[in-house]
Amino acid sequence: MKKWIDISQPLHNRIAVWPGDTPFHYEVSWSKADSGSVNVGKLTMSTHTGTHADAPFHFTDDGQRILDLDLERFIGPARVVDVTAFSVLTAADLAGVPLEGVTRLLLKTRHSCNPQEFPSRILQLDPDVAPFLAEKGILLLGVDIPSVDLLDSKELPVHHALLASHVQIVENLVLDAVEPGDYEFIGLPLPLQDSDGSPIRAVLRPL
Ligand SMILES: N[C@@H](CC(=O)c1ccccc1NC=O)C(=O)O
Ligand SMILES: [Zn+2]
Ligand SMILES: [Zn+2]
Repeated sequence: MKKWIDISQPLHNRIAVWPGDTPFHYEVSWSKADSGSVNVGKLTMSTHTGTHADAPFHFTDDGQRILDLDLERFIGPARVVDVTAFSVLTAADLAGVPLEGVTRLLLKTRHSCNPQEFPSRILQLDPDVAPFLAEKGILLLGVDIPSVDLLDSKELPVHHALLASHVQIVENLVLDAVEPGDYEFIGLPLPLQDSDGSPIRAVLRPL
């Protein structure tokens, strides 16, 4: 059996966050020395820091929350496709990519990512990708960038198009060391009842 590959950004105090968002902070708030018994940590973070899933509530007030999401989407086969050659990606571009039978698509949009640096430019996805993916039977789209929309977008057309097409969004994957191909994927959100997003521990195992 092949080994699982971690495709998650390590969460630590120097991880990059969305400009202006809550910095990630972990500290031991109660030390073994103080308590005489245990170290206990305290965590402060945004729900969109590191490798994470978006809930529809992130961009629609009446949208589903993290705990409402179907776990089946977050476990199962996935295809990794290299789109590093594109700065704009449309449905027409994806028409040349074999996607028959694919239910989860992970797009490798850059050769390397430094999770401690917020990117200045990212791939521009065309909203027409969403209905195209849904038509192929894709349930989840994962990207190795902080957003499926452009960084300065306020309307978030790609987020909305993916929601309309029932495609789950996963962002900030680490695909640097991952070859294009077919894998088993697991990336479960935490059971955050009311949340608009959740960190996930995303892993792949070659099929
Ligand atoms: N759409 C991005 C996040 C995002 O837009 C964002 C995240 C944290 C703080 C502010 C954000 N957007 C503000 O306009 C995402 O889904 O991760
Ligand atoms: Zn997000
Ligand atoms: Zn998002």
